[in-house]
Amino acid sequence: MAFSTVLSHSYTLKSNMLCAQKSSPPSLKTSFPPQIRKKLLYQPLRYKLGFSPKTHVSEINASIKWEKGYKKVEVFSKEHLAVSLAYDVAQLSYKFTRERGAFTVVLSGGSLIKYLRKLVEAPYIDSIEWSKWHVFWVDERVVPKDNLESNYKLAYDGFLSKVPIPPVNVYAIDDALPADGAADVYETTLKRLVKSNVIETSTKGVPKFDLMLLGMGPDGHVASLFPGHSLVKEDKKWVTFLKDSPKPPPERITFTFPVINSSSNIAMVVTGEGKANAVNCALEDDDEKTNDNKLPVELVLPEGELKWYLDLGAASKLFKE
Ligand SMILES: O=C(O)[C@H](O)[C@@H](O)[C@H](O)[C@H](O)COP(=O)(O)O
Repeated sequence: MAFSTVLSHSYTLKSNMLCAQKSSPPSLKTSFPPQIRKKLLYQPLRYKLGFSPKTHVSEINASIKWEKGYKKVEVFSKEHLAVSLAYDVAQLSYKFTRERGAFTVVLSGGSLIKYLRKLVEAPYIDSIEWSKWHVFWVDERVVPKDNLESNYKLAYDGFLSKVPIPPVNVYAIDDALPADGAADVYETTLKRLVKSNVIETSTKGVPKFDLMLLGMGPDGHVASLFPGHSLVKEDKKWVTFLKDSPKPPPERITFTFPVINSSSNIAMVVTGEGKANAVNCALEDDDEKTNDNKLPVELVLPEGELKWYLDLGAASKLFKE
C-alpha cells in the first residue's frame, strides 16, 4: 500500500514499503490495556540479577516482556523504559569492562538520549566504570559540533557532559571536513581502535561494538539508512556518507549494515504512536518478504542480541483484538 504522510520532524515521507495498517490501536491508558494482557502469547523473559539493586528490578517488572525467535521485545511506560534501559546498559558495562577492560557504546540521535537519563543518577552514576567507556555515533549530521542539529551536541548536553567518560574516549566526527572526508576519517579511527583491540572484531573482520543504542524513524530508518536509499545495500565500507538524506539536514555520515549487524548487543529504543506502523512491520512474521521489500529497521539482524524497548504508543499496533 502506498504510504504518504507528513512526519512530525517536518519532512515528507513517501514510501510504498511500510506495512498496511492492520487494526486500530488500543486506546492508551495509564496501565496496560486488557487486550494487551490477553495477547501475551510469548514466553516471558527472565532478567539475570546480580548487578543492580532489587528495588530497580521490581520496578522493571511493571512491564510486558516476550520473546519470539531472536526478537526480544519489551513494552514499558516511558518512565520504566528509562529505568530498564539504564539497568541493562549498566549490566553490559559491568560485563564488558570486567571481561575485556573496555566498553564500546554506539549512540544515535533523536529521543534516545533522553532515555539514557537514569544512567546519570544513583546508583549508576557512581557504580559504572565510566573511564572504560568508548563512545561512538551510528550516524551524525555533517554540521559543526555546536550546531543544534548535531547528534554530538545532543548527546553531550543530555548525557556525556554529566558522566566522567574521558574526552579522549568520545569519538565525534571531524566537523571541519565535508561529508566524504568525515566518513573516511571516522572509518580510519575505527580501524585504529580495532588494531589496538579497543573495538572487538567479528569473524568477518568487521568492528563488533559491545552495545549499539539505536532509534528508529517513523519511516523505519535506522542510523542514516533510509527506505529505498542505495546505502542500505552498502556492504564494503564501514562508514559512509550521504548528501541527499530525506530527513534534514541532507549531509550525514552513517555506519553501514555490516557494522550494525556485527554488534554484540543492539538496543532498539522506539517510542511514540507515529512509529507503530513500522514497529508492526518489523515484528510481524512475514517469510515472503525479500530484503528489497523490507524497511531498514528489518535489516537489523545482529550476530549478538537484539532487544526492542517500546512504549505503549509504539507497540499499539502489535496487539490486535
Ligand atoms: O540523525 C537523525 O536524524 C536522528 O538520529 C534519527 O535517525 C533518529 O535517531 C530517529 O529518527 C529516531 O528519532 P526519535 O527517537 O527522536 O524519533
